[in-house]
Amino acid sequence: MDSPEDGQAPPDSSAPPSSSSSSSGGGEDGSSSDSPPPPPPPDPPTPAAPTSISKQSVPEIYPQVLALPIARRPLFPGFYKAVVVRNPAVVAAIKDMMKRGQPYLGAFLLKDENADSDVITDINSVHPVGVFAQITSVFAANSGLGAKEGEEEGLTAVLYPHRRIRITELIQPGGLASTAQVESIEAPLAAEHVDQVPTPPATPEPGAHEPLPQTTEASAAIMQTAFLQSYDISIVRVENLVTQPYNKDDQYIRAFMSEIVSVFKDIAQLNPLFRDQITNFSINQVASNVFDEPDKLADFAAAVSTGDVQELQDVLESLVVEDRLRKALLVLKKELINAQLQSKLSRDVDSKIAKRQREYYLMEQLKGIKKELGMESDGKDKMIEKFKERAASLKMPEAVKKVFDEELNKLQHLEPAASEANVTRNYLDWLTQIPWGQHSTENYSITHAQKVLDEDHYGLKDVKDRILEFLAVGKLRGTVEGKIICLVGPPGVGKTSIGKSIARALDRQFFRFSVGGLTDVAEIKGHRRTYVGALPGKIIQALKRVGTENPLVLIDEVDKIGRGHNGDPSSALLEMLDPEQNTAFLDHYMDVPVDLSRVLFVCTANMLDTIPAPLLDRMEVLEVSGYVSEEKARIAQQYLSPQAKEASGLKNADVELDPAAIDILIKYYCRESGVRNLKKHIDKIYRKAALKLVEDLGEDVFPEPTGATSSTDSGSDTQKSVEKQDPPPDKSAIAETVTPDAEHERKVTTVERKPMTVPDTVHVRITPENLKDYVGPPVYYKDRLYSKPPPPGVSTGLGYLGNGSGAVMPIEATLMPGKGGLHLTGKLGEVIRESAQIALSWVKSHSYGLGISATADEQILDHKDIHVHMPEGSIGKEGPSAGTALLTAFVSLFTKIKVNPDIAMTGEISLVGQVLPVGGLKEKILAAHRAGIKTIIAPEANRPDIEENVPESVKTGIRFVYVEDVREVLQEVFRGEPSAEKWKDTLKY
Ligand SMILES: Nc1ncnc2c1ncn2[C@@H]1O[C@H](COP(=O)(O)OP(=O)(O)OP(=O)(O)O)[C@@H](O)[C@H]1O
Repeated sequence: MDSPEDGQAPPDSSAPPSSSSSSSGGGEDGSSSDSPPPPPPPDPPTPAAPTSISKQSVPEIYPQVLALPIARRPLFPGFYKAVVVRNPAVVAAIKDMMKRGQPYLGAFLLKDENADSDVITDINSVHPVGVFAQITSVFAANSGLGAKEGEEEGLTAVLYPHRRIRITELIQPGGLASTAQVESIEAPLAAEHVDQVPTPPATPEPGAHEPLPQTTEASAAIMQTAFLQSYDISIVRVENLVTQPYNKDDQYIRAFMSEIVSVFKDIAQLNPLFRDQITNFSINQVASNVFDEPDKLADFAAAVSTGDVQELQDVLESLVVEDRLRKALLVLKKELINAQLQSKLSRDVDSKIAKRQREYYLMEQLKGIKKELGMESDGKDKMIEKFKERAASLKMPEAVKKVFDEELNKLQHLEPAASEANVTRNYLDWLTQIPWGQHSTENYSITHAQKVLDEDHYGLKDVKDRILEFLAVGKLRGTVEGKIICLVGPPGVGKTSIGKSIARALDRQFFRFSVGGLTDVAEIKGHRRTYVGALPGKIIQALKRVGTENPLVLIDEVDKIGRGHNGDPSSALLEMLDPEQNTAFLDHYMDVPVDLSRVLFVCTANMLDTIPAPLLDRMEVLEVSGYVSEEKARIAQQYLSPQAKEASGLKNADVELDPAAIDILIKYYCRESGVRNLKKHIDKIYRKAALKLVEDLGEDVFPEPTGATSSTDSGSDTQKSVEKQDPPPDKSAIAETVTPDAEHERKVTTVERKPMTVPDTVHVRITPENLKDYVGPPVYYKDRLYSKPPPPGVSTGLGYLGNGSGAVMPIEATLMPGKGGLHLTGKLGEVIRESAQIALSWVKSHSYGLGISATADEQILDHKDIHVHMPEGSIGKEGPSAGTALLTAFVSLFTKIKVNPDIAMTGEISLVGQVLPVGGLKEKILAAHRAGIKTIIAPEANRPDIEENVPESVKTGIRFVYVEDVREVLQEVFRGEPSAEKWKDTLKY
């Protein structure tokens, strides 16, 4: 729009009105019966102005005028409006009009909002009701009012509408539709513009027309504008429209007026721009009339609002004041609704911004307060600094470094209170605590290793030798990478502790975790970071804990790893252990590859059967078998007893556990293959001894170590404040105590304790006689289940228990009246029941040969039932290895020949009497050895196993008989029995 933007008064119309006291500033003629005379025309421009109009009165009758179409909104009497005219003919005509002192035209609103023309070619293109306006000033449109370069020379005319008129006839339509624009600008409401409304001169200027009688006046007026016909412009014939007379005091009119004023006020409150306009207007005298004159007020309301064009035109067209007021009120109300909406929107936006700003300021203040109080010195920066420092001390691989930088950058841009910041912080904490590139120097010294292993464990020669071999290879290769050791054996034989010893021998850090019953893959592979409370898996935790990349990680109970619902923990374990894969182990939480190849993995298991095959495949299995009684005694004397003595604070005391008492412990208290139970008993003995000692001597002998805990009281021999520089005594305990001082402040003092020196006068001996006082009555009363030779029907089997240890198992069979049934008790499994069936069937089928029945067809169990029981009924038994023992028990039962309890046997049998190989022989032999068995009958197929794998120490004192058939078993068991001699012939195939 190239018209003046704010309707500023044109430069040549700045003169104030000569008289502003007129009661109807710019009103229409005949507007009201009691209204003052019509408004005066504006002052003529100063003579210096390039275009000017001469001062004159506004003619009442002016029937023929130049018709100027106006775009977008109608003009209202009393309110200035600047228009831009570009049509050259119209421009020339206006200039001529000004020159001739006839600066009047009719302004009519174009019906089409988008139309743009300076001439009317069709009477229907404009609203017939418009205004009769005086051109108060003109100036070149291109001269400083925003006209663009190259545009057609135009003219800006400031119009002051005087009254309402209606077109009665288009007497000269404009030529071709002009391309020129007519831009209309709302007349400014500023006071000065209104001020420019000139007052009519008191007397007509010399040369001015005297009022003429109506017709004469009209024809004279037509004559006056005849010169316009030479221009290619639109000329219309018009008639004046007169507002119908009204009574100012009419209550409707007053009500409308006060309502309009109140709406004005409301809008002014909401819209500051509007308020400024009203204020400017109000200080003007003319304006005060506006609020007095109902017709003027209606026009004012319409002129200042941005209402609908048609509604505004309606206001213009209404000649009944009440009607005009109503329409103006409608327009104004819409303006109010607009303003209210605008204000609400702006308030909403404001409140949002204000809330955010408030939070920001409060946070800043909080930070400031915390800083002042020393509670937090910009924690985020400190933390970021800490992470950077940590990362700098590590040798992160490139890929990890990249992730670290990204996460750190993310943390920098997050609000510390945001939950994501917490996740990122934790992640960075983990990432910078993995010992990237940090490792301890390894010790491959064989002598050192030998020393360490012997220091910690008695015996276990095979295991120790294998470990030394392993170290020798490591020494030559410079690394022990790619090896997984698996220690297999019964409970309490030292698998875990030997793992610890290996770490000590190699000078590696040690970390242990158990996978027994583990079903959650996340324990090994970690949780994904998105979980609440997510953590990395065990191995990452291990690396963090030990702080080196090459620790020894002991994984306990690999044979008891569970099966997960989602994901298989054993395959996750494989991924972790497998040297082929673990160079880039991917933990779900860390999400960066971690090299585990430098970790030495040692696993422990009770048995190999349940270890997942792919895992077992990659392991180097070292069997750690149970101990025989002599070994147990040595371990107790050389290791367990001294350790327990020291642990009970009796290192320097004369307390002795007699070797004979240890033997009793082993024989009657702890018969299992490991030494854990024995260790427990020995620990118990020393603890009891300590209590006895303290009780006997009286507590006064031992000063209370924590009696005076204040740091000021350091006189006591037995305690020293840490402030003292003396090195702490060997293995002294560090105690933390709390002493309330005078001001009731909590004061923490750390004191050291020295082991007590037990007076020489005290001697404690634990002998077989007083052993009961320390460990209670024996668990086993007899050496064997049967102290005297058992009755016929009892044999001795050898079993292998689920925990990896062996046991001597007697089998009892009896006959009772019945119908030939077989009853089995002793918590026996399916396989063992079948073995009993097979054994019985074989005996039945060979009853004649065995001499049990007189004829081959005789029923041996005609009116009898057999009951088989295996004592220690609470322990479940399973497996086929009791076959030979069951068969022996049946033969003994039927032949009534007793079985020597010094003979134990193991072996699966087939229906035709073959003896098949069994497992767990080493542990079974160990159990037999402990039970004092003299002869073991084992399957021939197991011979190589026994001869090669079972240590000599375990086999000493036992005669082994290897058999392939049950007949050989019977020959051995019943050797020397006259009837058995016959079986050589009678039991042939
Ligand atoms: N040969 C030994 N010499 C000295 N002490 C031993 C020996 N064997 C076992 N011990 C001790 O016996 C205790 C139990 O051993 P450990 O816990 O290592 O058994 P384990 O074989 O790992 O048992 P589990 O299969 O139940 O885990 C330990 O205190 C250990 O020091």
